[in-house]
Amino acid sequence: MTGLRVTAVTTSYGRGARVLDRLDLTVPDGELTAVLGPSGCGKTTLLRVIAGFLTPDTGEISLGERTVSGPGVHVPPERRGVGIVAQEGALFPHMDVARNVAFGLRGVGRAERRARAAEMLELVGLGSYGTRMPHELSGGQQQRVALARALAPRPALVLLDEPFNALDSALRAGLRSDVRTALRAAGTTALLVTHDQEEALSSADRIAVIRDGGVVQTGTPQEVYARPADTWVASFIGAAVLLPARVKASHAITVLGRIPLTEPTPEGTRTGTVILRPEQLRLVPASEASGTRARVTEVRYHGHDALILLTTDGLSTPITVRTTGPITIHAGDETGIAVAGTAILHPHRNPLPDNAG
Ligand SMILES: Nc1ncnc2c1ncn2[C@@H]1O[C@H](COP(=O)(O)OP(=O)(O)OP(=O)(O)O)[C@@H](O)[C@H]1O
Repeated sequence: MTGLRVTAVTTSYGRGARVLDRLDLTVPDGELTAVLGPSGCGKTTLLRVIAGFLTPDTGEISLGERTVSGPGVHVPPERRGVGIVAQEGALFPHMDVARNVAFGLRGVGRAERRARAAEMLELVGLGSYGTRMPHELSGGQQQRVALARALAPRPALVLLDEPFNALDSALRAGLRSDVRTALRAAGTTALLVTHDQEEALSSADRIAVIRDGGVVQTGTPQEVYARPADTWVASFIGAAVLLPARVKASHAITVLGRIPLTEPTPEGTRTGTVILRPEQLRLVPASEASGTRARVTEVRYHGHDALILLTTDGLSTPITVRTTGPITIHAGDETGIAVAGTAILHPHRNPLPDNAG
C-alpha cells in the first residue's frame, strides 16, 4: 500500500495568512488524483509540502505506512521517494535522454541503470530516443522524458505540476492519455495539479477541488460533475445553470418549469438553488407550449458544439444552452427552452421571497 494521505495540514509562508488550512486528502494506491482550484488557492504549495520542500506548520503526511512529515518528523525531499514532473520538463541540457532518465537511479550498476532507462523510455513511447539531446526533442517529447525520469526510481508517488501547460491543445489531449497509460502500467500513485477542468475530468481517477485552503469535494470525475458539493463547485467544474427554485412533491418549480429532483431534499426544504448542466437544456420552437420563452443574447461557437446564452423573464443571470450541429439561431431571436433529466437542488437556509421561480 503506497497511497498518499495528507491529514489536517496547515501551511503559511512566514507570518502570512494560512495558505493550507487543515487540509485533508487521500490518494488511493495506484490512482491518479487531479487537484483543481482557482489561482492562488494553494495547489503548488500543497505539492511543495508533499515533496518536502516546505514544512507544514501542523498536520501529517504519509506515503503508505511511512510518515514523511508530522510532529518531529521531516523526511528530506530526496528520501521521500517522490518523483516530480514540472511544467516544462527541466531536463539536464548537457545529458542525453537516456542519462537524463537514469539520473535518479542511485546504488545500481551501470548495466541495470541502462536497462531501466530503456524500459522507461519504452513505456513513454520513446524507445529509440535514448541518444538524443533534450534540445533535439519537441516539448511533448521532453515531457515524456521527464515522466520517464520521474518513474525510473520506482517512486511511491509522482507529482505532476501542470505538466502539459506549455503544449498546444491538440498535443495535450494525446499526451495526457499517454501519460495516464504510462502511470497505470507502472502502477504509480500520482497527484496532478491542473488549471484545466477538461484535463482533470478526462484523465483522473478522482478529482479534489480546493478552495480557501481546504478540499471542498473529492470524488470520481462523474460524481463531482453530476453531484457538485455546492453551487460554487458546480460553476467551477464545467458550465452550470443555476436557478432559484421552490420545492414541491420531489420537483423543483423554476423559471424553466417543473423539473424532477435527482434525489430527495431534506425534510422541510421549501426553496433552494437548482443546478443544471447546459447539455440538459434544449432549444425548442418559441411556440411549443412546454418550453419557456427566452431571448438569445449571444452565440459562442466552439466547433464541436456551441453555447447559446439567453435571458428570460424572472431571471437576472443568463441561461446557457449547449447545442451541437449547425447553428441556425442568432442574437436577438426568440426561442423556447426545454429541460431534460433531473436536477440537483441545494436547499436555501433562508426562504426566498414569494416571486422566486
Ligand atoms: N514563496 C512564497 N512566499 C509567500 N507567499 C507565497 C509564496 N508562494 C506562494 N505564496 C502565496 O500562497 C498562496 C498560494 O499560492 P500557490 O502558488 O500555492 O497557489 P496555486 O493554487 O498553485 O496558484 P496558481 O493556480 O495561480 O498556480 C498565494 O496567495 C500566494 O501568493
